[in-house]
Amino acid sequence: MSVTSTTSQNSLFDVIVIGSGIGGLVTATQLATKGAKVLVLESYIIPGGSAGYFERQGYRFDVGASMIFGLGNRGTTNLLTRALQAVNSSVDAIADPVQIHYHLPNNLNLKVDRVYDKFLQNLAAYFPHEKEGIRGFYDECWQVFKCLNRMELLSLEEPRYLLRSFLQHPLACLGLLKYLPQNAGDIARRYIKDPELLKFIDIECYCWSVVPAAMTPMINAGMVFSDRHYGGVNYPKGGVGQIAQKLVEGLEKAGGEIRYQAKVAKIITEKDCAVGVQLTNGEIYRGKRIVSNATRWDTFDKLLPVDQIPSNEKKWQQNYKKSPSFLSLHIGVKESVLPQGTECHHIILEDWQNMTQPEGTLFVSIPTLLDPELAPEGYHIIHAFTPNWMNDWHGLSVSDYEAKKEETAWRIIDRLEKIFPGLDAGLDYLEVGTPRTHRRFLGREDGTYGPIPRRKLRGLLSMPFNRTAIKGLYCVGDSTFPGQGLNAVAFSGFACAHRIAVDLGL
Ligand SMILES: NC(=O)c1ccc[n+]([C@@H]2O[C@H](COP(=O)([O-])OP(=O)(O)OC[C@H]3O[C@@H](n4cnc5c(N)ncnc54)[C@H](O)[C@@H]3O)[C@@H](O)[C@H]2O)c1
Ligand SMILES: CC(C)=CCC/C(C)=C/C=C/C(C)=C/C=C/C(C)=C/C=C/C=C(C)/C=C/C=C(C)/C=C/C=C(\C)CCC=C(C)C
Repeated sequence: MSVTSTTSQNSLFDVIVIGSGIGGLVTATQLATKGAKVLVLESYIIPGGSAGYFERQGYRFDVGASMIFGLGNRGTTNLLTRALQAVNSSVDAIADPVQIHYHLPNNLNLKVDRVYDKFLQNLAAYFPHEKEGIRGFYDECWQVFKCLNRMELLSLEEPRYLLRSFLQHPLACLGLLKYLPQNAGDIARRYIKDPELLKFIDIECYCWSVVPAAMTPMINAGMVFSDRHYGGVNYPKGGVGQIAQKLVEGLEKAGGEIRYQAKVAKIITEKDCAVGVQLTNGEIYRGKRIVSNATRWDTFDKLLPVDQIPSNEKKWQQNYKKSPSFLSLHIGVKESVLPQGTECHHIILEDWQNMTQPEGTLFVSIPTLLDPELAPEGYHIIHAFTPNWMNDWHGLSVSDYEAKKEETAWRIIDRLEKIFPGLDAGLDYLEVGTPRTHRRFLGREDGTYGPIPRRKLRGLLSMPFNRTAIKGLYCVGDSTFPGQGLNAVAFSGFACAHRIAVDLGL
């Protein structure tokens, strides 16, 4: 055993964070800069979780997240920028001029321009009879964003913060209270009647919330549909992994510790209070507060006795289910494959009926268009991914698993050929990830992308905050308010750290 780990095991930490996803790292850095003694335990060999990376043959591939919100330089909603600033750090953010290039049924071929009015014009050109409705809906999304972007974003479980926010920004708070129980689809239907345009609003939501507009919380829609034109979508130079790496550097400078290949097997409780964790190798660490950045399913079904799941967690599981995982193709291609003027992010859907089906919506990200240094000279990265369920990958022999991967990958490459003719001939590298890959490397049950409502719920009202029914145990990340997205889990990190800092009297 190393000297560091013996020392760590004998110390009492203020806070132990299980997992170094962006949610966990924001919590850890915020607390370390407030003077807390923090230990992060990560099961993998590098930090970042879904916002991590891997390198093969001169390519640096992003594991998951690739369309990054929250790296803007103004307002209060740029939470990734703020989390980095808190540890005196930053990343070079490369502005993406187009959030998404949609390739949709009935030749709906549309670019979401960074400039708001240009986007509205592009959309109204397809639906001139709905020009007013389009502006009405997206302008209402801005109302949500303006409320959020005015105030400091901290723990909604801290009454003094709520009171202070209300006294400083009464109208913004009332605005947020109004939108908290609402979903984007209901608001869209007040302005828009054309069924095809409503389908477009569905995919606008689906491509980040993994549910249609009727089930997508309006607060989140307000964030995404406005911030893409305000702070914008920005790509961190050097790859998405830079964000986690810089947070770790900042954590260590602030006196915090991180250990890799440290998989937590169990959260230790004494008298119904979380007091420590035990790793798979038997090592025990004790802390005054324990934070789990694993999903709530992994936390309550695996790290704690399954027969003692608190009733509010059972209720949450009745309201939310695991979204599908993804089938991901990490591709290296010759630059000649990409037509002049290709955008970084694409959504491809041939038939509206298939939007929510496995392998229906195809997501494409080409980060080398913004940062060419992620691939060898003359080559690009194409990351193509599409929803896929773990059930389809269970119980296969090694050879059947490989054969199914290959067959699925070629179906996707055939679809990509329609916008990138010559892709097959220009292939230089191909690696396929399945739901099993996501489960293995991210430690997420069934490789899920995050929680989705089982039925239509009232906006964000049923999403739990950071505290749990177990004293001393907090959750952070995408199964915590306000849900998935790097900027969303960064919010959950700020909120979690704020609540713990108050609880510890820091
Ligand atoms: N997966 C994707 O394809 C994808 C794509 C786009 C965006 N995203 C977003 O990425 C965000 C995820 O952020 P997050 O902070 O919630 O979590 P995360 O899943 O990124 O990070 C969790 C971390 O905890 C570690 N971990 C899990 N169990 C552990 C254990 N028992 N012991 C030690 N370490 C353990 C994992 O290795 C991982 O590094 C979400 O918002 C998601 O929507 C994901
Ligand atoms: C005072 C009183 C009484 C009251 C008051 C009330 C209040 C204050 C309230 C508040 C609230 C709050 C703060 C809230 C917050 C929220 C937030 C922050 C939110 C956020 C969100 C975000 C999001 C959602 C994001 C997302 C994103 C994503 C998910 C993305 C993804 C992406 C993908 C997947 C993609 C891809 C694509 C391609 C490639 C094409």
